[in-house]
Amino acid sequence: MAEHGGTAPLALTQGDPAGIGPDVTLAAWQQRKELALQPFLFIGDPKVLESRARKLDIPLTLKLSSPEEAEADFADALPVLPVPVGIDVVAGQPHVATARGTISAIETAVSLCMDNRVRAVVTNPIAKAVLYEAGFGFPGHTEFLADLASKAKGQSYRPVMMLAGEKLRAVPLTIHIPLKDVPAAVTEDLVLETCRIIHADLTSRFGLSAPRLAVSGLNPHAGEGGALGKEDDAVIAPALKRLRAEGIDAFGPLPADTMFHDEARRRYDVAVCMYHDQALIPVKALDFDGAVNVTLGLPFVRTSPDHGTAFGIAGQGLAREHSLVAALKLADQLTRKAGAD
Ligand SMILES: NC(=O)C1=CN([C@@H]2O[C@H](COP(=O)(O)OP(=O)(O)OC[C@H]3O[C@@H](n4cnc5c(N)ncnc54)[C@H](O)[C@@H]3O)[C@@H](O)[C@H]2O)C=CC1
Ligand SMILES: NCC(=O)COP(=O)(O)O
Repeated sequence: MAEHGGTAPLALTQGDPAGIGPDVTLAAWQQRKELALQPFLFIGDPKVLESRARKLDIPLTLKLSSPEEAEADFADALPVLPVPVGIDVVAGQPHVATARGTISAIETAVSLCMDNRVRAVVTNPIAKAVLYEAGFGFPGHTEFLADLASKAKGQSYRPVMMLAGEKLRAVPLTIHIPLKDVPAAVTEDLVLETCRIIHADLTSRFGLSAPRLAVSGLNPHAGEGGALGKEDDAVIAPALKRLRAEGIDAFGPLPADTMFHDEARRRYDVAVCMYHDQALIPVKALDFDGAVNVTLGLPFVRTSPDHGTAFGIAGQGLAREHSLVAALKLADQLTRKAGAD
């Protein structure tokens, strides 16, 4: 990853235009001076932003822009690199016709980032079901971004999802798969690869010299010696032994129900969990407004708010922008620390 002096803007993708992405984008931009936000370039449909601003009664000066112009434009306007979605969007009413524009915005942001014209990719939420209906072949951003990076660089990247808040960082080992498929997906290799990527990124990008990885079990009480499930002792424990032999401070498997209380969290820097909800429930319960979704293992920085499209409140002035602001700030912070290519 290239070192940036902080002049290139952050790219912010539009996400699902019927969701709260436009609301939180406008709210963040409106407070850019008070929050000392670094310039961002919105990649999406200017008409969507204009109509949402009217609905929310937000005074908006929008400027069609480019990565090179965005920094100068940001003080007085919201810089937009136009990616039309093709229909008149109604807040709260997702439409499959917008899927192409949603995906194009992500592709554009990644391409600009790989060319070092933007510093990082910050994504607004997408509605997975809308994209699946349009034939999108990835579970979410995380896997799509890795595929785009792999194609651009000609080498394979394995992405790792991490939710990061002030009180907790947590990684789901398996991500968007049915719960019934989780036990078979939890393999020794997956534990090894995931923990190695976490260790490398927390060291190189987050500045932790010796990150402590607390790894959960899969079963209640981490299997209770095998009586409540075999995977904890047969799969997870041997992987952790190998990681420790490599010098990675990974310990467990811990019973998941007792690893998130205040005192337990002081013993580690990141919790590695076996499935989506085991990791995301504690993060969102502790800090829904402040936590950020960050993808590890990519050759560029990607962050996102931790929430989804929240169609039920889009365009109503109820969406809080804090998680997007935290995502923009984290992307800025991570791209000011040097990373390895
Ligand atoms: N990074 C991404 O692209 C993500 C996308 N999603 C997608 O979002 C869609 C909706 O998912 P849900 O599970 O309903 O989660 P959600 O986060 O959209 O909404 C959950 C609840 O939190 C509220 N909420 C969410 N963000 C808020 C904010 N900024 N301010 C105030 N209230 C807020 C909503 O109104 C709702 O009551 C799904 O299609 C899912 O795939 C979900 C999570 C992340
Ligand atoms: N539940 C987290 C989520 O859905 C985010 O997924 P992604 O789109 O960032 O891969």
